[in-house]
Amino acid sequence: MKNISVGTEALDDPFVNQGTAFSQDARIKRKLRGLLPPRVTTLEHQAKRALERIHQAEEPLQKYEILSLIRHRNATLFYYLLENNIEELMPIVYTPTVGKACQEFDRIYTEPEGLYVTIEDKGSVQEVINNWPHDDVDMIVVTDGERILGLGDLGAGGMGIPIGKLSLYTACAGLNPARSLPVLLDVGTNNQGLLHDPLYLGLQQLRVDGEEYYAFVREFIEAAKARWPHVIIQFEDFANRHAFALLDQWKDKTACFNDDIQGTAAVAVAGFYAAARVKGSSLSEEKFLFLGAGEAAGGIADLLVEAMMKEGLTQEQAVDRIFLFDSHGLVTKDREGLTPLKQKFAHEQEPQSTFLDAIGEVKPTAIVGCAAQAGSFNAYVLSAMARINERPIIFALSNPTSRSECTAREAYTYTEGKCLFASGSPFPQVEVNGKTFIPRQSNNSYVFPGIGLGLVVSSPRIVPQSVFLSAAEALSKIVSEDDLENGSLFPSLTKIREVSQSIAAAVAEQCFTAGVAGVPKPDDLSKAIQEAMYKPVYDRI
Ligand SMILES: O=C([O-])CC(=O)C(=O)O
Ligand SMILES: [Mg+2]
Repeated sequence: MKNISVGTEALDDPFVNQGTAFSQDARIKRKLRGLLPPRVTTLEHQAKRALERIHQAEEPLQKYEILSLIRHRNATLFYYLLENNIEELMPIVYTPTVGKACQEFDRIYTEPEGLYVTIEDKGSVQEVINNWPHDDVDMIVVTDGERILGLGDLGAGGMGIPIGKLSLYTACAGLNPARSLPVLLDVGTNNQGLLHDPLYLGLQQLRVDGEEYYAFVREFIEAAKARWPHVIIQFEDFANRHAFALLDQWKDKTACFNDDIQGTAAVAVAGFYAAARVKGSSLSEEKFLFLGAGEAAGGIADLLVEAMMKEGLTQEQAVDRIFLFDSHGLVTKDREGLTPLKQKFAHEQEPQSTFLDAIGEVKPTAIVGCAAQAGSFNAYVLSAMARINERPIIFALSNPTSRSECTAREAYTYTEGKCLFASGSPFPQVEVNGKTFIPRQSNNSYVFPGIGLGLVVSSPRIVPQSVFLSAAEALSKIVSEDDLENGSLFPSLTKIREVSQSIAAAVAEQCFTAGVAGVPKPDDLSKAIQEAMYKPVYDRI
């Protein structure tokens, strides 16, 4: 028999621990007699008790803390809970509550999770990587905490985001949690509050930038790959300038993607496909005005161009259907010093300094909020959209809920129930003029888990851009006529494992077709994907 952990070692390992569900036999073999309450329970029983405690907690952040503790003690129970109660628990483990958890990180921190690599480790990052106790890692989610959701620079508190994302990789797509690694790169923080907070747990210095920053990230990526050559690296919540630059530097060198740019794009484009289905139109007939010109807007705009070209437009025609509005107003050709992204989507247009005037000038069929400015889709904006469109498309994508451009209720109310709406964070259903609408999230959580699974199964050298359009198509196909009838542009989260499998198949297929896969193609890809999925059940010894 292989060596098994015993006593507190077994209880302290979240991938071994079964708590009160350890059988009598296991309690004997693992020398646990006397260390647990007498009754032998089951996973279902433990989940019931845990849910009761979660329901008793009044604040979402308390629920988050209970769930974190469970993840830390008993991974099987945590993933069982999350998988079987995804609609209820996703807003706790993920946006919006995870945003609060990152803001309160220094107050609520108790248990070590993930890996902290700091600028002080420069020159010896490999040693830090080698300290990670698990031999194999398939997927890393890494942030430097500079742009956490729409909340800005939260420094080391940003660790909550890779932890939350990886929890969803497992719950939604079955990535093996023992082979997932959340990483926080601490290069300092420019958040004055944190710099002066005596309780702050990160490096209390200004952020390192420029050459030194990029060299540090390079050292990290090279060290991670030296230990785990096939690891997939997902960049998350970096500031704009770094997000685009890092993706550019690495996308042709290693298997990586940026979820805020590419995942957000895939999910939003899936939502636009669904909206076009309702209207009986195609993407090429829509005209998109973005509020914001950062990672989300840039990623979505680029993917829209690809999608429209697939429908038959030229690149120029596609670009002509997309407009950006940034902090200086409508992005027009005559503006100076535009970034490459803004240059691409700048048009010959009268400059407009308010978003409302930009709507008058551009006459969009869709507005897409990605600037983290709560309330920017106000009653005037929404009713203007309803005046010029029979079915205006309104996507309020900023996170968490406190940064959303409008609420679902506002969107349906001020467009008199006409809009096709989606949001980045969840909103409850809304009744307007006697009709009930079930808004769903245009959140990258619909796609990144499936993309991750497809990549793990095909183990590619690099991630081809084509996987993101495939993911969008796969997701939009799962939206049913009933969903659309209820105003939902996305499927129910209860279908997320099916969604993830289908996205994973599309993504892996692209990697095999593009010739970048690192393993032979399985005869039955769907079966291989299903078999690769982690399931939260207890091992019996
Ligand atoms: O985490 C989320 O909910 C979506 C996301 O990536 C972001 O807003 O940065
Ligand atoms: Mg993000």
